Amino acid sequence: MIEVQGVKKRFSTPHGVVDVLKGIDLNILKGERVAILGSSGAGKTTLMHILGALDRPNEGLVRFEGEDIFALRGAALDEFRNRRVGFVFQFHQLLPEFNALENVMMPALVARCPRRQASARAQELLEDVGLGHRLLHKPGELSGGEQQRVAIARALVQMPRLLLADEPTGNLDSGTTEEIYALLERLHREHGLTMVVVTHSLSLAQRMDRMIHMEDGLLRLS
Ligand SMILES: Nc1ncnc2c1ncn2[C@@H]1O[C@H](COP(=O)(O)OP(=O)(O)OP(=O)(O)O)[C@@H](O)[C@H]1O
Repeated sequence: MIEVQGVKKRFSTPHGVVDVLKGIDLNILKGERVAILGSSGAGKTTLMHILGALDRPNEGLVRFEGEDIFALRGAALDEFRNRRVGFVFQFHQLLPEFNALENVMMPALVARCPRRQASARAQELLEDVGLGHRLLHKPGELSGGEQQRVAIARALVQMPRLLLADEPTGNLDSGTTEEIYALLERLHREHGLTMVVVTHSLSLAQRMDRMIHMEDGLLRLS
């Protein structure tokens, strides 16, 4: 489903050039769940951004279902990000002034989905993640685990085929972390989603189909 070949990424800073990804090769199969482990600064978030076309590599190729995603431009690239990939981040990046339902609807509204249809789909997803009783709550009125479930519902509203989760439980306690992983596992089973999850937890990573270790901008496959 995803082929990454020779991906390199460097950032120029006032203190010099930083080589963050030094030649990444990776194939991810449709429906596979891949965990990425690695120490802080190894380049995990940078790789996730490139997989979701939020950032471009300096060299190399990323194909999604055979299509070179960095050959896409303008509206086609926006559509790729909006429809084909769902993102969940550690700090859920919900919009604080909007309620749970509105936050989940947002990607659909951006894609010009009719409001009633977006709302129905958002409500269904919120019910599915166990938040049917919190539709009108704003993020500040929800617990950390509830906010993360809203973020997961939002990531799925456009029915993407790939879910990218960057430390989705990094700031949650162990009971809530367990709930979120159980939810991700169920969504994988029910929707056949392909998932790439960055985690610091070996025990969580072991629940995925495959673990990849990242070290200093390179992958160590295991
Ligand atoms: N926009 C940027 N400009 C300059 N350097 C950057 C930029 N983004 C990331 N870096 C550097 O790239 C390296 C890798 O960052 P990245 O966030 O990908 O690591 P990570 O493995 O996700 O780390 P963590 O587990 O701490 O989140 C870091 O040393 C970071 O300082």
